[in-house]
Amino acid sequence: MSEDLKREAGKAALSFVKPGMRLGIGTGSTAEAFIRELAPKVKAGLEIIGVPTSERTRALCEELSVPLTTLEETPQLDLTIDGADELDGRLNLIKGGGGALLREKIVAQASKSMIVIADQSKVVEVLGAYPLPIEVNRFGLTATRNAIDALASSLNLSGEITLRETDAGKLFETDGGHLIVDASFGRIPQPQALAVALNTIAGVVENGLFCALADKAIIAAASGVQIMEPMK
Ligand SMILES: O=C[C@H](O)[C@H](O)[C@H](O)COP(=O)(O)O
Repeated sequence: MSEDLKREAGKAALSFVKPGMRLGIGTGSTAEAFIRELAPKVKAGLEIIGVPTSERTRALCEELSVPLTTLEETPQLDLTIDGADELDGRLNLIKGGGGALLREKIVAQASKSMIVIADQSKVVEVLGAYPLPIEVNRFGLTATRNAIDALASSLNLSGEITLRETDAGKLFETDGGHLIVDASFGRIPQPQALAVALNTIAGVVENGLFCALADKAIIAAASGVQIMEPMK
């Protein structure tokens, strides 16, 4: 997505931010564009308090003087604004391309409402072209990968399951100190069923499928910005 489209989506999200709101603040380049739009409004007097969904987001908010709290201090939020790697017409999402899925899901579940910001290229008919991030415990990694594999087969899903590494070739570690495996299933026709089943595997900390969490999506395209609501 071009920087311009990210900025457009971020700017459009601002109209949903009301004075006094407790905001969940997402992670990733689109969420960062939103934070950069939010910061000047805060400087100009908009009173909000944010809970960041990652250390990366925390650092940017601190740099731009966006006031923050923790989910411990503020366990109920009004609105979360976050990006996504893919979304379908029901606003099921794949998230976690940046590794923040666990905190993102905790924050989204603690919010009365969630708005996704993305560009048109992320809207798909069926999720799964984007590899599904699954956060796993280090302990028993091979057993967990085998269990994910077996589960996938039982649901007629197949594809490579790779352990995420950094560009420097080190294991990617999440803010929670866990690892991520990326599952390239290609198509995930029943995201809710897969999300529930994955979380029955003890070594799975959380998966990147966000089902029935987003209320709206702000989709930026060259032709303009559109608001999507979940298809019934
Ligand atoms: O872990 C990262 C998040 O789920 C991001 O919101 C997602 O990867 C989208 O990121 P971006 O806006 O950079 O495409």
